[in-house]
Amino acid sequence: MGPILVTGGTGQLATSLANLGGARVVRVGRPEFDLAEPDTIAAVMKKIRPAVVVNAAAWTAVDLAEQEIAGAEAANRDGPEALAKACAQAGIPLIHVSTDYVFSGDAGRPYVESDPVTPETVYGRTKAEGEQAVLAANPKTVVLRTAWVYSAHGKNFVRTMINAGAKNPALRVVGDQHGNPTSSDDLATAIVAIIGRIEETGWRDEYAGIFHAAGTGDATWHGLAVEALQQAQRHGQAMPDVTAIATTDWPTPAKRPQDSRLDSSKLEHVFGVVLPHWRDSVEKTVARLFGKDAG
Ligand SMILES: NC(=O)C1=CN([C@@H]2O[C@H](COP(=O)(O)OP(=O)(O)OC[C@H]3O[C@@H](n4cnc5c(N)ncnc54)[C@H](O)[C@@H]3O)[C@@H](O)[C@H]2O)C=CC1
Repeated sequence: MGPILVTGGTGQLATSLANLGGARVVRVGRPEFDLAEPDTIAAVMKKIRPAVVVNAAAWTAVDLAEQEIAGAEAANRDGPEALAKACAQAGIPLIHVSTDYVFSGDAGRPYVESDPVTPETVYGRTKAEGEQAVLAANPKTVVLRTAWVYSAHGKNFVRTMINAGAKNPALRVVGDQHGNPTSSDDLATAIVAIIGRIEETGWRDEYAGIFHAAGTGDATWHGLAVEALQQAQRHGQAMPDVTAIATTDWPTPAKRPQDSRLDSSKLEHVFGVVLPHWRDSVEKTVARLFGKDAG
């Protein structure tokens, strides 16, 4: 089997894939591989000759994207399209990662893949356009929409809360946005299983398209913070007071969806993959942060 090319450098998902994927994973990042520099895409594809590509690179700075529109479009739409074209030329599958923020969050129920996208931010719009671009460019494309990604490495909400809780006796956290916290290790495990299935059966038409791939169970940011901080308390960190506040009390340049829960059952039907419950994965992640392996 040829290499699994993983884009995204030292990002959360790319790091989890490099840790879990074994010797087959070749991880590339900027400047060697830059989605905003199409020549680098072609050069890396030629050099690595992958059997499959996982695009874990993206412009993920949601608020900054509101100003840096061209950068977000290059990383989230145009670069992925060029990468998908290169995969089509090579005849190989592309697994491309997208986001719950393609939805506005006012459906009042978990979103399914057939729901129309309704992005309300530059990040959400560029990711939604990226999904369509990669699907059109390569018939062997699996788009995985995930959500609220955290890990023991990189920049994420769980680490931010634990660091803030170590310094402050009281925290205020948004309690009226709902979503599915997803461990990047769990998503990486799911991606490895999906690749395994594709290689076992050969490509099937039902693999092409969009799949929701988020952690089981839902939470608010406040609920996720409380769970992470309670786990940190088990490792000796003091528990701060955590007050739930309204979105309106925490204004951000980019509007967040109120309820972007994803229904991930299509992933189970087609690939037999279910991500673990977020509480179990937060427990493991926090244990790892405190230098213990929860297994
Ligand atoms: N972090 C989150 O909460 C969520 C992430 N996602 C999606 O999951 C995927 C993985 O996200 P994370 O690992 O959390 O992100 P991350 O921000 O940890 O990593 C993204 C990586 O992409 C790289 N990158 C940015 N622009 C690039 C460019 N022009 N060319 C090449 N590399 C570039 C960054 O340097 C970084 O290493 C992304 O597609 C993201 O949109 C979806 C929902 C939520």
